[in-house]
Amino acid sequence: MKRDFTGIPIVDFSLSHSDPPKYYEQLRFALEDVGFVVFVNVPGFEDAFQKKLFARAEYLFSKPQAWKDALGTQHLYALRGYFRADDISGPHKAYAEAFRFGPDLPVPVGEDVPFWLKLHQGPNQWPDEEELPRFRELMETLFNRYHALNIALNAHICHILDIPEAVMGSYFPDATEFNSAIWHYLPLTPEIRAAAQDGFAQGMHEHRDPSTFVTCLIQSRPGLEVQNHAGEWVDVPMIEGGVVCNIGMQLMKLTGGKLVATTHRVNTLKIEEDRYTIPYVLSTKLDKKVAPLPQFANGYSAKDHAAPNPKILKLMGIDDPLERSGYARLSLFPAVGQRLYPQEFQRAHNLGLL
Ligand SMILES: O=C(O)CCC(=O)C(=O)O
Ligand SMILES: [Fe+2]
Repeated sequence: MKRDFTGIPIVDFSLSHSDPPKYYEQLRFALEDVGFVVFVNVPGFEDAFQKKLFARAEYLFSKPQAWKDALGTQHLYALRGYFRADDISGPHKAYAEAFRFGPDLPVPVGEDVPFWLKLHQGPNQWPDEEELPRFRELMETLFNRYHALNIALNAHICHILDIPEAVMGSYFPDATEFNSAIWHYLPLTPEIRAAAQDGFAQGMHEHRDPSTFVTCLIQSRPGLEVQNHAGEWVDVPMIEGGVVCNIGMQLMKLTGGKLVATTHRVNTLKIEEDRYTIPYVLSTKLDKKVAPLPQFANGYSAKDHAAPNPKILKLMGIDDPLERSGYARLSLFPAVGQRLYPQEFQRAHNLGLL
């Protein structure tokens, strides 16, 4: 049985050097039983740097709607650039807008490019340097720092799992690929409060990160909730200068459930003022199938925990890793996915993935 939790562990990243036994004891509980951790003292993620990023994010989203739409996701199948999730009706309406980034790869050409490849590849839509001075430079600095954090954290995870770093390394492409976004969660209004159901107003739907080993995120305010093994929602604390990291379903699968990917959501009922977040994921090889490593394949590691959402289970059951990656992205970004890929979205819906 997984040990349950009523709070998200806060772990001092500098202990990895100064007191490794203490660090690994805390990290083990966070990754095996909770699936989430808030790191403090991560090099490069000082509060002043994060505040600078959030100020730029605020400025970006304060631009006129037409300016933002000119950089909209509708211009590229790769889901890069700006979109809103609050201008639709139905179950995928969410009180948020976002700007998405990914690996800067050329648009794939050809008659029959599959949707998962179109969704993966394309250039980013950077705002004009004069309109948003040094924005790109700042974001690329952040991406480099996130990359360094992921490399360090992957080594720590290998230590916990007692596996060679090369085993984990074999899942990552030679050239670094990543996915990132800046989210702007709109503050609570009386109308949103009136429309809330079961204590929830949708900033982001409940999910487990479907295609990742680890997701890292910086946040300007609280609003993120994690489901514990009793099914209760637990707040992720807002720690200035902190970095939230969580386990994705692919790493859970690789470890036969030893590391747990927990369900989470963004609850607008908790968001009194505009909230900005910047998640980052170091991408694994799109075409590499993930199955439990032999030492975790006996089911012993899985331990009981709150059952995953059936939609996620269906998604993880798709055999072809490439198709799975495409559907994973549609399921994570339903508001824009249904506009860019209506047919595939409908198919995903029929398959019970959405
Ligand atoms: O923005 C947040 O707080 C959560 C983001 C998230 O869960 C994700 O990007 O998968
Ligand atoms: Fe997530």
